[in-house]
Amino acid sequence: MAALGLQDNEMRVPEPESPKIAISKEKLMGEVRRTIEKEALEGIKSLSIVVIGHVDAGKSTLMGHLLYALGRVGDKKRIANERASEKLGKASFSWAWELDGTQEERERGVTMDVAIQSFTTPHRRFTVLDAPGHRDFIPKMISGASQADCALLVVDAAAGEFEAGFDRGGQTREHLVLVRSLGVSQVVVAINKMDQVSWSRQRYEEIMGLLQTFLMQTGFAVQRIQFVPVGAMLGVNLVDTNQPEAEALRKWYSGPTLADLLDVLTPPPRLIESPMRLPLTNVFRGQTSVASGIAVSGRLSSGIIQVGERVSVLPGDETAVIKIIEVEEESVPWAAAGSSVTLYLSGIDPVQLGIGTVLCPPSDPVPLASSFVAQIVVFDIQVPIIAGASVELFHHSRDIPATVTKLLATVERSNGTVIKANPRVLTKSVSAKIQINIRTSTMSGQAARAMPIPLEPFHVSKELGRILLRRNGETIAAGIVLEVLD
Ligand SMILES: Nc1nc2c(ncn2[C@@H]2O[C@H](COP(=O)(O)OP(=O)(O)OP(=O)(O)O)[C@@H](O)[C@H]2O)c(=O)[nH]1
Repeated sequence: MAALGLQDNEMRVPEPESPKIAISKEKLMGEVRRTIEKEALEGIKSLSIVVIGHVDAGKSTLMGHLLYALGRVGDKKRIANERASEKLGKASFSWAWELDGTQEERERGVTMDVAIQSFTTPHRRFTVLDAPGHRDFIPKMISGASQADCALLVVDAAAGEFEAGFDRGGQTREHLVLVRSLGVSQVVVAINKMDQVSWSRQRYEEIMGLLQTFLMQTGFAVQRIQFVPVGAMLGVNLVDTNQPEAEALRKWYSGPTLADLLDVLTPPPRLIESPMRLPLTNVFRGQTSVASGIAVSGRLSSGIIQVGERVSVLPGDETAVIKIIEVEEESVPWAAAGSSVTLYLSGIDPVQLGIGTVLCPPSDPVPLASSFVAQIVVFDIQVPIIAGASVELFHHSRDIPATVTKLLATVERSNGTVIKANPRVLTKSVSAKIQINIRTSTMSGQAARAMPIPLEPFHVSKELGRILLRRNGETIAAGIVLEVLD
């Protein structure tokens, strides 16, 4: 609780309030549909985008400069960032400051948490998740990717630098495999630091060729991959190529800018008719001009919510009442699937809330699982997976210890047909059905009964039905939940 910055008097659970819903669910659904149709007519669509890539590829610089070029960050803020970063001897990171918000990030010049920002292009409204590139922060990146509709991959064009990120063990490769495994199917690749290679067309095409092959092997459809040469630091080809430094690029490139490519990305269907699901990615003490108290945020993966509604908080038996809904820092009466929201809740003890908690309607709860069957694809691993193997299970923004209890069968990846029942081991590249049990250990290291987690089969919820398995800091498999057992 101290971590949440809550005062003593705020730790007491407020009396549950009776929900004060403004309009009936049916009327609200009508209003949501009309709003979405109006937005579609205006041609404006919402998407969330995760920015990925090897450490130091220039992700934060690119986003910082893009936000400025699109008018999202004013000159005053830019100059303040420039001065402050110079003071710390990190002038080259000034653009990244817009996203790398914490003192430690600024001093180290490394992104550690997923920064959330928003910006608009003429036809798209984006929520940006700027994920950390450093290896140690992969779990944060998974959390960012599990909320994303599309990815912006930033690679460093400089000699040797692209290769360092792309070789085995590099994060360019690892991030792409992870985002694809988490359901992201569209990617824009910004080939950055083109100033470092004298805006060479040959280098651009070389990198494009290598990445195109790998992206297709990873499962991205060719029509859902776009490339663009940029110079993030100088702001070249983010929204235009008018900079004097861009002359060499203009000689051979007259294609779309980065903003042009982002402006035509395809938004996913908004599942407003499905039961409401809100997996939480943050819990904090919130403050607005009209209220303060316990606040939570995340992206609504399906359904609609409105102020006054009572929601179930899973895992656990508690419910809470939605006091305030904020979208892009504005208070709104309702929100629908696809929106990133902040909610102020009442009638709930904050200890019941955490990253990975799921809010849903009391009448239609998410099943709680401590054991389930999954179909997985094994990554390029050296040590095979055997029954009894301890793993770290990543589900949405949560990571918990788990055990691969049974290897049920190796299967055909495309249709799940059994190739071999009860295999002894799973080696690299095979697809398999396995049983996974969630594990908690007591102080003495003995396994105890696990706290179940909210999980849904993939055919019910794509977002809550995907998992990743990691072992010793390495991602060993990705998969989907087939069946909740217990
Ligand atoms: N020459 C040149 N340097 C750049 C360019 N873009 C970024 N840089 C530099 O590359 C370094 C890393 O940039 P960041 O934006 O912090 O990289 P990042 O990918 O966000 O790094 P992590 O968040 O730590 O993974 C900084 O020194 C930037 O100034 C560019 O277009 N040209």
